[in-house]
Parts: sequence; C-alpha cells; structure tokens
Amino acid sequence: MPPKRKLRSSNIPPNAASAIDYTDSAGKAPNKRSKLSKPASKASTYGTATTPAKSRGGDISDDEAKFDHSRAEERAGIVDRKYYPAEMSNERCAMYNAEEIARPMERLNTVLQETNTQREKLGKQKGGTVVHWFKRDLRVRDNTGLSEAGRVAKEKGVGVIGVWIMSPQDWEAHLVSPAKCDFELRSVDVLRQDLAELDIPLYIEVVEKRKEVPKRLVELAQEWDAKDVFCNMEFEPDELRREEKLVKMMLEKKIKFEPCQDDCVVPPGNLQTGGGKQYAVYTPWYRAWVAHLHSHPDLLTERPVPSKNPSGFRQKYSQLFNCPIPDAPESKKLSPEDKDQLSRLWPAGEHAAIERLERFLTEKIGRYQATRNFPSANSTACVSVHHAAGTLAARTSVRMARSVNSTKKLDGGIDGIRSWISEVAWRDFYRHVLVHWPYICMHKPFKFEYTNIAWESNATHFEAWKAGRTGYPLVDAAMRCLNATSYMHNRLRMVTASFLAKHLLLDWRLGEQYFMTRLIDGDFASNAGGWGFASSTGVDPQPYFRVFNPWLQSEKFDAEGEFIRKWVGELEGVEGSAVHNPYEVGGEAGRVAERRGYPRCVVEHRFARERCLRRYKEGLGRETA
Ligand SMILES: Cc1cc2nc3c(=O)[nH]c(=O)nc-3n(C[C@H](O)[C@H](O)[C@H](O)COP(=O)(O)OP(=O)(O)OC[C@H]3O[C@@H](n4cnc5c(N)ncnc54)[C@H](O)[C@@H]3O)c2cc1C
Repeated sequence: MPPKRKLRSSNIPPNAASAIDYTDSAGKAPNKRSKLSKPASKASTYGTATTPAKSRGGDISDDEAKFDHSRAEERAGIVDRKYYPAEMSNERCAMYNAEEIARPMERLNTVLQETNTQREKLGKQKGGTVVHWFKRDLRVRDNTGLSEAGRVAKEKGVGVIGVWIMSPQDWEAHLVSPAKCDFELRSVDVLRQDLAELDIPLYIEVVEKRKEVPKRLVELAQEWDAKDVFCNMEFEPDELRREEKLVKMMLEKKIKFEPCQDDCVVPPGNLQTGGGKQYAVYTPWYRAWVAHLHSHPDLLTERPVPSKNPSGFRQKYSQLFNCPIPDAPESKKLSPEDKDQLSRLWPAGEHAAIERLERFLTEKIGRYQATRNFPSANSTACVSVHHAAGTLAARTSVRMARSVNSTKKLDGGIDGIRSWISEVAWRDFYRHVLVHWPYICMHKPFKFEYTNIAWESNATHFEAWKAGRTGYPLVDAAMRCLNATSYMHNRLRMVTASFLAKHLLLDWRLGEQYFMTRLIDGDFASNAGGWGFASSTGVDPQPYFRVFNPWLQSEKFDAEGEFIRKWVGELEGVEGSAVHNPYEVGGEAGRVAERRGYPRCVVEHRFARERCLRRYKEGLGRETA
C-alpha cells in the first residue's frame, strides 16, 4: 500500500514539552496509542564540468524504458512522479561515478566560472539595492550570503533587502513535515524582527509552484532595482540546477547573482584522497576535514552581521516591512494544540538556537562522549532542528564548541568536545557525499548494486512500525516518541531504521520518507546518510551481515527500561529487565503486557535475521540492472 504523503499532525502529549525533553523522566509520555492516519575555488574538485548532462526529459524516458522495477517503486509510492523522474538506472549511476555525466555542482561551478567576468562587471554597477534570498539560512548572525550582501551594500552606499519565498509545492515534493514547516514559519518571524532592527526589510511571498520561484525572484530583483543578489547554496540536485538557471536568468537582466558556500563548515569538493578522489569512508575523511580546518582557520571565522541600512531606506521601502507570515499550506497544517506544544518543545529562531547551544556547552558537552548513546540521558545538544533550518550555522556550532575546549585543535582536548565536533562533521560528510554522488537524491542507494534486493511488501508490518506496535519495546518506544515530538535520538534512529530494513525487510526508502514526513529536523543528506548506514546500502555503512538485535540494543542503551516505560504505556507496570522482551520472559511480565494490549512481535527475531542475510546476499549476487 502506498504511504500516504499528507499525514495528519502528530498527537503531541500535553506534557511532552517538559524541557525539550522527550526523555525527561519528570514528564510522563503519553500512554495512548498514536492516532496516526498514515501517517569554484582553487581547492575544489568541482571546478569544471565534464560531459554535459542529458536533459531531464531524456533521463526519464531512458530510465522508464529500461527499468521495470522503477514502475513498481512508483506504485509503492516511493517515487513521486508528480515531481521527480523515474528511479535512476544503475547504468546512469555508474556514469556519474565514471565522470561521464557532469554533477549539478560541477555544472553550477562551470556557469559561475564562465560568467565570472560579466558578473564582476555587473557587480560594479552603482546605486539600486542589494538582495539576499533566505532559504535554509534563517538567521542574521554568521550568515555568509547575508554578510556578503551587507558588505557590498555598504561599499556602494545602498541598502539590503531580504526576501523569503514559501513554495508549498517545494514542501510537498521534499516531504517536509508539518512540524518542520511550522518551525520554519516561526523562525521567519524571528528573522523578520531581527532584520527590521537593522532597517532591513524581509519581503515574504508565497509562490505555489516550485518551478516558478526563479522567475519571480528575478522579477522582484528588477522591481527593487537590485544590482546584486546573494544566497547560500543548497546541495540537492534540483536546488543546484535552479541556482545554475538563476545565474543565467539574472545575467540577462544585468544582475549579478552570487550563490555562496555557507551550509558546510568545509565546502564540498575541498577534501580529496591522496589519489584525488572523493572520500567514501568517514574516518579518513574526518582526518582530512580536521586538517583542512587547521590549515584554513578562516573557514571558522564568524561572518559579520550587516550594518544598518542607510537612513531613508525604511521610508522608501516601507511597503516591504511587516509582510505577514503566511499560514502553512493545508496539507502541512497542525492542530492548535500541536502547534502550541511544538513551539514549547522547539522554540524557533536563532536566539533560541544559541541559547540551546550555550546551555549544552555549559552543562552537558563534557559528558557527551560517555552518555551520547543513551536516549534517557538527555545528553545531546538537540540542535539538529536549528542546523536543518539554518537558524544555527554548523560553523558557529564548531567554533563555539572549540571555544570551550582546552585546545584550539578540533580533534584534541576534552573528549566530549572532540566527540561532539566529530558528530557535527558527519553532517558535512553526508553533504559532501550528496554533492559527489547526486544520484542518492534520485531514489538510489549509494551502493546502487543494492537496488536489486527483493524487499517484502507488507503494509501491516509497515503500519505497525510507523505506529510503534511491532512488539519490540525499544523500537516501539522510539517510533511513538518520533510521532509525538517530531524528534528521535540518534541511537534510536539507527535501531528503528535497521529494524525496518533488516527485520521487516521493507524497502529502506519507505522508512526514509516516513522519517522526513515526521522529523522536525528532517534533512535530506543526513537522513539519507543515516538510512544508508542502517540499511547497509549507503556510504560507509554498517556491513549488511551485522543485524542489530533490538533486545540487546535495548538492554545496552536503555538498561533500566526508562525510555521504554516512558513511551510504551502498556509496559509501565513491567518490572526489571523483563521490559525489554516481556513475552519471552513470560510470567507476570507477559501477563501485564497481554492484559494491557501490548502486541506480540510482528516478526520472529531469528527468522528475520536469517531472511535478511539470505535476501541481501541474493540481491547482491543478482545481476545489476
Ligand atoms: C536513520 C537516521 C536518520 C537521520 N535523519 C536525520 C535528519 O533527517 N536530520 C538530521 O539533522 N539528522 C539526522 N540523523 C542524524 C542524527 O540522528 C541527528 O542529527 C541527531 O540525532 C540530532 O540530535 P542532536 O542535535 O541532539 O545531535 P548531537 O548528538 O548533539 O550532534 C550535534 C549535531 O551534529 C549533527 N549530527 C549528529 N549526528 C549526526 C549524524 N549521524 N549524521 C549527520 N549529522 C549528525 C547534527 O547536526 C546534530 O545537531 C539521522 C540519523 C539516522 C541514523
């Protein structure tokens, strides 16, 4: 059965806002069942393009002709043909790897290089305005594109205009969760107020169709007599292609368009193996990341906030100030109760981000390495939502963490700090991977030969997983926590993802998409990276023959069963370690579970493990494509 895309809002328990603390033992989790419906620079490798890519239309028909299974995926709802071409073929993925197709980033960099002289000339035009287009960078502080816009405006003695465009179609195509949409809208409100203090207006507009955003942006830039338009790059293929198009469209109108590198601490393409290749394994990549930052300290320098706009600017552009914040599109609307709970759990905007980060750095980072894997310890920073919306730059996080360390070395000093910085680095790693292997954004696993695993098709199991009713207590607790708070601890993301792909043997993409529709920190690169790791189909994955045992994970990372009892109300009265597997232990534990309606295991562990090993092996052995 296809997963439904338009999910109802989560049923957030009234007490879930106890701190952020989905894990705070002071706050009890809901015992009710989830009521989900269905729910160009010198060092860059990406300086020049190789063979021009085929047109998109060409891609679609090629793939359709060759791959029957892509139609099956469409039927299963994995590939949404309203917005995307059919699943890419393995042959075409291999062409990317053989450098036979230019990557979207290479194409963008080529266009930027080819137009550099013209754009530089245009940038010298006097008068007018400078525009910064906000996307996933909803902050004033430490924002590269905005800072550059401010610098150029100051040099020219003109003002800056901010613009934020909401495209409901974009949110739909990207499966953005209602919680994340709400978080972005709340963050835009904070941003608008912060900019107003600098006499910078934030113009806000809804453009229904995603493909019309570039055209509208050009119109607005012309209307405001902008000579320069800045933004920060996003790394998904559609977004890079859109920026490529915008460079040309703006050029035709004599406007300099400048997409900046801001989202990663180290820009993608700057790290290469000794053989000049992109790293596909985290540990050596991380060593290179650290070394690069040590030798390029500017990458961690805070970008200056723009100065106040010149006097008279506010009067001249008064109609751009106080643009109303739009309502969320119908399909992304939350109930008033959920909205209220989410804003308590996840305060929006850059000030909330810095406050949360500072609290973590003062109170928790020292113990991070020792406690980060225990969901009940409430020991992680919970700033992924801010990294995802850009209310906090990853650069700011690394710099601030370094500032409380005993050394300036990113890989030295206090264990907790070193370890936390290395986690933030994972975010960069997955973005570098996405830029180099763009097909992971086209419904393919990084290890595209894993396309041929014969997944089960079992709607009952998928529904049980989504609702937290698999009969595996830790998995169920984690899924119920996600459904209620729009967040899940990293260890639990690994456990639940592994369970879906290996125990239930369901196509990992179903789980990847479900996470996106639920997570408040949903982020394509990190989510795909995490799912690839857990399902053993991704970059630097867990080997396929390592199948997490959910009970052992439970005993190890929730030894006292605190997290389970909080989220699985049926097991509240089960004492001791029986909570990890009440029916197996039997006796009173089993009776309590039975009486309170806790489900039995949807799939038997040993059977599931053996089936998984067999099926993965067969899938790998089968001829690709
Ligand atoms: C299956 C799966 C799906 C995931 N989906 C997402 C997602 O959609 N969005 C997302 O931001 N993260 C995702 N992650 C990564 C990770 O689980 C979250 O970033 C983390 O739980 C956020 O909590 P925190 O801010 O307290 O993290 P902390 O432990 O405090 O880490 C600090 C920051 O480092 C980054 N980070 C930490 N771990 C990872 C990681 N494994 N991969 C990438 N970045 C990391 C995040 O930006 C995080 O805020 C996923 C992981 C898995 C296994």
